[in-house]
Amino acid sequence: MMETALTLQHRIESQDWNHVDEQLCGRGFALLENVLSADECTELKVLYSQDHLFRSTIDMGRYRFGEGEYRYFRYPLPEVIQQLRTGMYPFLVPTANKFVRVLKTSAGYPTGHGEFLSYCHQEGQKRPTPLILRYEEGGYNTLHQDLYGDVYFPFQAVLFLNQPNKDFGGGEFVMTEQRPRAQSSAEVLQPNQGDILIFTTNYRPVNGVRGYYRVAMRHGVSRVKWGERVAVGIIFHDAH
Ligand SMILES: O=C(O)CCC(=O)C(=O)O
Ligand SMILES: [Fe+2]
Repeated sequence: MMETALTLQHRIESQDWNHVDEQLCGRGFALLENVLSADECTELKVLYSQDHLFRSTIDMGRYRFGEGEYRYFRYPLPEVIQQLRTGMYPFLVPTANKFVRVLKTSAGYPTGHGEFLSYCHQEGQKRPTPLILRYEEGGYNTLHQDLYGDVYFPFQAVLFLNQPNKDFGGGEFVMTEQRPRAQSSAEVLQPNQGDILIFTTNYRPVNGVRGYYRVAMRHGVSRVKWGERVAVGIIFHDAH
C-alpha cells in the first residue's frame, strides 16, 4: 500500500522541520498534514476499547475537565505512538532549547528522547502520559496545560483520528494565548483525519521592547455537536 511504503520514521524525517520551528516560534503551533493513513487512524481508534493497554481512565465530567473520557496508555506504548514520540522529539529539541534559553526556564533538553525520559524518571516522573481521548455528542475539553510535574517538554502533539464534518461536527481544537496584563486571544483549528498538530504546552516566548516575555498557552476542544471524535495526545514528559 502507498501509505505503508514510507515508514513512519521516514515520514517524520521528511517533514519540513524548519517550517515547524518557524511556526512554533511565531504562533506556538504547527500542523503536519496527512501524516497518518485512514487505516492507521482506524487502527489507533480501535485501541480505545482494549483495556489492557491502559493504566488509567478518566471521566472528564467527574473532574470538571469537560465531557468525555480519556485513557492513559501503559508502557510499553503501542508501536505507532512509541515511534512518533521518540521520532518527533529530536526534531523539536532545537526549538525547545531556543524557548528555554530566551525564557531562562530550564537548562535545556538532551537530543534523544530516551535520555530525556531518564531525567523525568530520576525526578520521580515515571508514569507514561500518552493518551487517547473520546468525545461523543456534547463532549468538550476545557482549556488546560498538560504539566505533570516540574519536568516538562515545551511541545506536545495531537493525532486527529476522525474526519470533521463526516464523522463529527463541532469539536474544534482551541488554543488560547494569555499575554501578561492583557486579555486572551484564541485560535480555532479543525485539522483533518491523519494530521498531527504540534503545539506549545505552557509558554511561548515573544520578543518585546524589553526582551523576551512569556505568553501562556492553553488548549482545549469545543463542544462536539454530533458524532464521535477520537484523538491521541502525545506528551513527551512522563508524570508523577
Ligand atoms: O482532543 C483533543 O484534540 C485534545 C487532546 C488534549 O488535550 C491533549 O492531547 O493534550
Ligand atoms: Fe491536553
